[in-house]
Amino acid sequence: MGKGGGGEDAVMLPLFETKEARFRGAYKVFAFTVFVGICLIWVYRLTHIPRAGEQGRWAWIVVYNHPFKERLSNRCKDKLPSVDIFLCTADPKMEPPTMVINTVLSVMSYNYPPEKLSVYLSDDGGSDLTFYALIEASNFSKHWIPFCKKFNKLYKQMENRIDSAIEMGEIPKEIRDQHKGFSEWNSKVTKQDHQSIVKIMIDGRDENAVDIYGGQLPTLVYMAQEKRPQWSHNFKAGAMNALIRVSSKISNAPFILNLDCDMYANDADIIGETLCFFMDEKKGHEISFVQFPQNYDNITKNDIYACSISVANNVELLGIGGYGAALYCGTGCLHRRESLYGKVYSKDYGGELNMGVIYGCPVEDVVTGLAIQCRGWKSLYYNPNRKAFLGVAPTTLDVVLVQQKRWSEGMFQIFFSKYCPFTYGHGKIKLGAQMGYCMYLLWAPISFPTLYYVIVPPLCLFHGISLFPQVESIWFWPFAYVFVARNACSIAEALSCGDTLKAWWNGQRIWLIRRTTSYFFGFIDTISRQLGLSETTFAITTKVVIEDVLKRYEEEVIEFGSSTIMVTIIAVLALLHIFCLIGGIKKIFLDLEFIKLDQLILHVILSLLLVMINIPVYQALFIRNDEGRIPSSVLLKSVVLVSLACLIPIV
Ligand SMILES: O=c1ccn([C@@H]2O[C@H](COP(=O)(O)OP(=O)(O)O[C@H]3O[C@H](CO)[C@@H](O)[C@H](O)[C@H]3O)[C@@H](O)[C@H]2O)c(=O)[nH]1
Ligand SMILES: [Mn+2]
Repeated sequence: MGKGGGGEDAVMLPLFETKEARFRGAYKVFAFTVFVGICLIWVYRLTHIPRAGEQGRWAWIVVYNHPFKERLSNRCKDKLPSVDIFLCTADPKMEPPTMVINTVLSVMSYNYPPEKLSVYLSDDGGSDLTFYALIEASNFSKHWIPFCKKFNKLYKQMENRIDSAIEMGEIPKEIRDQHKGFSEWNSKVTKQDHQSIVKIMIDGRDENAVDIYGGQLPTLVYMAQEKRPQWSHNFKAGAMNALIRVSSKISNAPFILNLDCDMYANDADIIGETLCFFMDEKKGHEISFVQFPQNYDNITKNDIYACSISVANNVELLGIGGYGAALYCGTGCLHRRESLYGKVYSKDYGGELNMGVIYGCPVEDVVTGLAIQCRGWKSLYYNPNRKAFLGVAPTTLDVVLVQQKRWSEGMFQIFFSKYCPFTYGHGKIKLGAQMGYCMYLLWAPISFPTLYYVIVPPLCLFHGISLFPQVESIWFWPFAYVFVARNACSIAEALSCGDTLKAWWNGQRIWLIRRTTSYFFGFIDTISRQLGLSETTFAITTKVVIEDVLKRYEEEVIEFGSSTIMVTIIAVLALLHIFCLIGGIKKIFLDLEFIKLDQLILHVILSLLLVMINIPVYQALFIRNDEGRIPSSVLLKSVVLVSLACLIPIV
């Protein structure tokens, strides 16, 4: 296919192309041999000692999408569709209003006809402070949009005004008097209990909505969905649906860009570029949404908390996208409004049943995307070279683990619900896409094989009991092959996606921690919800960092810092590994006098790797004395627990 050029002959050329990635054959060989290896391990397990397994993979059809934006702008200069942008914020303390309005301002200055752009901010915090920040932003945009960043000083002054109001916790009277919108916040309004509030700050339909040079400004709207203590506001899903309803009355654009409040726009041209996918004459009509990867601008070089998820962004999500079923990830997603409306476009769309974002699941995004695909729509994953949006990644272990728990729990819940991809998606999306979904939906139960592997073999080493075949045995090879091939592939993928080797290693540690803590609790909470013992919640990820903590984050030192049950599990497991390794080696060399070395060698290697990966945990337990270390009370508890575990005899 040709280059993205203009000219009249370009009329018939497609607006985007889809290319298959290389190495598909190699992935097939890899997947097949590893599959055989895993089968052999299972055969060994069934014929020798039962239990445990590992997940395999299959050959992806990784595809890359390339839009030709020049063709689009040549073809429909004046006929570009309008676009609504939805931003969600939920708490002025955890999501500072200055950060929120930075995102607002960044999308208001998109390189797209302003009269076709409307920006809606949903505030689940129902806070007049956020409202105030938005007033400031709307005034500021009149100066800022024409000259973008030239007005640094003006920007700093505005930032100071907002920050000092946030610090005082209230808005100065002179500002309050300037805007009648504040009257909504009477003495009865609280975060959990208030009427719905909609304020049009800049009305693009009004001729006077211009910047200081007379240029048209985009529409800007503040919205807080109604909240009452007796019913759930349905978290972000509720906010999104309220935005869909409100915007349908104001701008009703056929396309909706959805962003979290911390995801600022990093490429001013992205809207036009993405519309190529929807407006392609041949294939555009079937596309419901285009999802961008979640990128962050605060990732350190070796990514201690493995938040950059580069392999997921550059391999896995592209692979699922290859089946026409890219996942909706909640932010950085351009939707076709029509596809969000559900089966039938209902006039009575006050009733939330057949429209919009699905309620009752902490990962409302993934389940909504799946439901849209099962209604016959296709979705694309688009990972442009220039990052389209940049957000804030968590900077403490605590926050990472709580976020991961929400995700693993929400996704496992989908697996159990009527939306399970294998049944709900059967015959509607491809088998590869169903399996691709389950790779994420089954995070929670993967905690059990992982817990087994990190507890039982080390304890057996301690007692001199072998669970793995001897080195001379032919059964040794499938174990060795799967282990080496899986890790080699994982390293190759990480390096090819731009990670450092150390980032890969850090990633393995975080995976281990996530699987043994977040996923484990995610599993337990899903089951207890299934039994009706608990309700769905949405723990918001905090986006503020204390200076001290930030410093450690930048130095790539893990922030443990509290005595939560998750940190206790991390400490117990790390101690168990070192106890068992030392105890096991002592047993092999002294008590058994090398007789069992070849039987226990795999145990020794496994425990050694576990100890190596846990080095930062030992440092946090024994060496560090900053605020981020593991508290000594946790150390004490862990020592007692590990000693007990080692004392229990294993037959
Ligand atoms: O009651 C709520 C809770 C959250 N939010 C907003 O939802 C967004 C995501 O919340 P955050 O705490 O940042 O969670 P993350 O784990 O970072 O979010 C990811 O995962 C969520 C699903 O678990 C998706 O909704 C998000 O889009 C996706 O970025 C933020 O803009 C919040 O302001 C609301 O509007 N109302
Ligand atoms: Mn977030």
